[in-house]
Amino acid sequence: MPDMKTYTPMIQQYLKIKAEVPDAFLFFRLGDFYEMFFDDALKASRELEITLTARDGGVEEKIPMCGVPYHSAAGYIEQLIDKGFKVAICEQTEDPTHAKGIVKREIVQMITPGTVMDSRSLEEKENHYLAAVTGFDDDTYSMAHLDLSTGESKVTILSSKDEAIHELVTIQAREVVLASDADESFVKVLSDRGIRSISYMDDTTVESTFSTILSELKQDKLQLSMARLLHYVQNTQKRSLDHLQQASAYQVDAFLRMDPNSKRNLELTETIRGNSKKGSLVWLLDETITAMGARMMRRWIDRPLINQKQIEERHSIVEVLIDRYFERAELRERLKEVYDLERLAGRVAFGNVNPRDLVQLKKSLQQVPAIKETLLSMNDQKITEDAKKLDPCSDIADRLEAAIIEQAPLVIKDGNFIKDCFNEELDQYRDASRNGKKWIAELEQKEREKTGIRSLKIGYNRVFGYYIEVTKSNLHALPEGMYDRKQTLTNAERFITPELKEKESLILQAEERSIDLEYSLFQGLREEIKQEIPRLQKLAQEISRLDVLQCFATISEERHYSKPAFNHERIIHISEGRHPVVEKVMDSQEYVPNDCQMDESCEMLLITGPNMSGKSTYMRQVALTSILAQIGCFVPAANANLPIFDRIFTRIGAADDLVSGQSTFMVEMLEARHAIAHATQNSLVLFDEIGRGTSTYDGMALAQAIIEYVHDRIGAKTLFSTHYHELTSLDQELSKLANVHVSAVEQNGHVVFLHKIKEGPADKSYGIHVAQLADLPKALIGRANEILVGLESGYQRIEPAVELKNKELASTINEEASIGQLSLFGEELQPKKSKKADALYREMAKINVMEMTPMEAMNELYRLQKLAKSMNESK
Ligand SMILES: Nc1ncnc2c1ncn2[C@@H]1O[C@H](COP(=O)(O)OP(=O)(O)OP(=O)(O)O)[C@@H](O)[C@H]1O
Repeated sequence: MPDMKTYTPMIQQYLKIKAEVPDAFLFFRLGDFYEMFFDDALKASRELEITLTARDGGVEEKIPMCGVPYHSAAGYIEQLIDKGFKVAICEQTEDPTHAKGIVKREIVQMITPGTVMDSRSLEEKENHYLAAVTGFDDDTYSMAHLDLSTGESKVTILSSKDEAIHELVTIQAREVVLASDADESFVKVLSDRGIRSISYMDDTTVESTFSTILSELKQDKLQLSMARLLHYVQNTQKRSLDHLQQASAYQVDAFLRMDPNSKRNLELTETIRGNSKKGSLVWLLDETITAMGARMMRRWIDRPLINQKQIEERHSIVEVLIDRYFERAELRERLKEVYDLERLAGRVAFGNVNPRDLVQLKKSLQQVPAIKETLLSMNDQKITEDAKKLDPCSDIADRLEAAIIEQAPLVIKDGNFIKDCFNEELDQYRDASRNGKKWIAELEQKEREKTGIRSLKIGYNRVFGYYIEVTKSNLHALPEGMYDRKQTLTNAERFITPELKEKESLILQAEERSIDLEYSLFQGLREEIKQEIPRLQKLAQEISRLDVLQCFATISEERHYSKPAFNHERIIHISEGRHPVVEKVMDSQEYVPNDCQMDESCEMLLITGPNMSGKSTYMRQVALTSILAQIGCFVPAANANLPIFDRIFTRIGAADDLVSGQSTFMVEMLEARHAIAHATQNSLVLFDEIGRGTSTYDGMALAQAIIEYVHDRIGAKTLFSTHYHELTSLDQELSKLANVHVSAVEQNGHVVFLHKIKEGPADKSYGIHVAQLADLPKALIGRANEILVGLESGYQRIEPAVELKNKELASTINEEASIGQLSLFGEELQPKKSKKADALYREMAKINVMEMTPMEAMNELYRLQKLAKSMNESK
């Protein structure tokens, strides 16, 4: 880097400011543009696809530069933030006309993925959380998070690094603030989990300005992370933290807990394939009307309740709302008129509220009395209690009604949004301006009469102000010297008179003053409302809750859900249960409902059945039913009596797990370990085909060991699906394990899936039937049947401890003397009994056709053929 002094003063200023924000794009204001230089310019031109130029900067080589117009900067900033970058806005902070030398510039705001407030970058139905984490010597962590756009702030203590990461993923933190000496592996894991925007802040002093926000936090550990977060917000936003709610502490185990993988497996917020919202539980439940309701519902799904009273309270309101169809319809209509109160309040405090926002705020508040009335008309004790608590904030609504016109503009600076009669002084200015304009209109008339020129008119432009215009053809009628000539146009002459100029200055002064006054009246109003933000936030919470509950009622009614009951005997009794999303996607008529019966004598269901028969769907439906029940919704079943689960674990193999690589198997084992380490008697565990990621005997041995461990030592309610038919005999030894299977029948040579859960193990020969239906060669099917018979009659070779890989196998074979003709299904193979043949035979015997999909069988055949060919070639 050349010596600083060789740069021009402006570039020196740029470099000095840029040094403050090495990890952000510096938008450096120059006239009507934000410019970027050096590396920022190179990177931004790529990311934003804008032209890269260069300018002289005092050094030999030109400096790379690119820029975006000030007026369209928001769109570019949004693009960068969406990509996880940060942007520092650097403005001129002194009037250039008063500047000596280079104009002063400062960073006025940092925009980061976690602090973005521009409504275009905020997804309506999602919270945007910024989080801060602090690690302690005892390996505990505290985590604070807040949503700047709504003011919600929370903090918790987590007992391990894993938990901290789970929590950050759960809240989908957009940005995480850490101490600068934070563990690098922590950052790496976050990045692997998709949280790439990391910032650093070491200051954790509890400042007096934080006292209200921190007042509820009694533990130092909690305060520390929240203070770190607040310092970061203060540093980047450089403005008030007034709208942040009092931070509340929460405990993760006060809710039903699910780790991020389990949630993903259950497709709560997005599908596994395609990561789309469509097909997820949130998509099914998306009947909230307000954006804040939608956000609250997502939070509820993330944290189902475990407190029976609270759950039942929600159910009883849902029940009343279902019954009261017309009132609910009325409620839904009213809610349509309620805007995003939470974010409107956020904007008031943040200072970026506009007149139209205030009209929306007013309209929203004006709905509250009618909402209240509708609720009261339901004549339900609990709903009446809740309704009475609703504060319509009428004083704020009235004040806004009196102040702001209905068709208010988006911008403040042009005025004309405060109503007449709101402020006397403003009325006077407006009178002056209106009278002045009237006077001018009258003057025009008078002058026309005086001169007899009918086309004479009085016009206005910004440069000359008011003028009298006479067309050239009429000039002869104008007495010489009557007006002062000001401007000559092609067809007309423009004149002024002292009287006109006098009026003009009165009008302009009045207009200017009224715009200034409107601005300050607006500021005043904003300040007034700012004082009321806690009331608005409370109202927003109550309305959001109501919205979610009406959404539950609407879905439950439409989809014929029933109210679940709870028991403390750890009994699962679901009759005619359905998978809520699969049912919605397919025609409901086609969905086959299934029961699930588990009590103290049955802790574990071992589920068998052919591929595609519906094992995973069944397991997921049990978990989703419990989640729906515990968030307060009714459930997709004719009847359900459930325990309240403390945790749900799911290990459900995704489709791509079929490629059984080491790492996938490792993930499977890690997830199993996680479940085993944390599940309690009150948990629900779903294990879908555990063990299929490794060789058959390994897999089966592990599956059995896991079943025994969970059965004997944990006692969690467990659904375990498997293709290892051998495991079905475990019911002889494990008293609390029961076999069920998903039934299928063969009709005219086709397997027909009935999707019906039945007692007992599945008929084991479906695998070969399915392979047959997939038109695998007859010889192969015949051979598979032979092997099957062999296996069934107890003929099993002891497998080598380490699976022989193709390559090793081929090389063993190649080293050997020749094996005449190798035919996979022919006669020669068995009698020759050479080592090579033996190895190949072992490979084939290992194939468990029963547990293969047709595709896997094809792949296996392909592999064996390749092997055989390679042996031929090497002869
Ligand atoms: N109860 C049901 N009623 C109607 N269709 C169902 C039912 N259960 C599952 N299905 C249908 O069957 C398909 C396969 O279900 P699922 O993936 O649960 O099978 P699986 O037995 O777990 O298969 P695999 O063993 O290959 O993983 C589902 O996508 C769904 O379309």
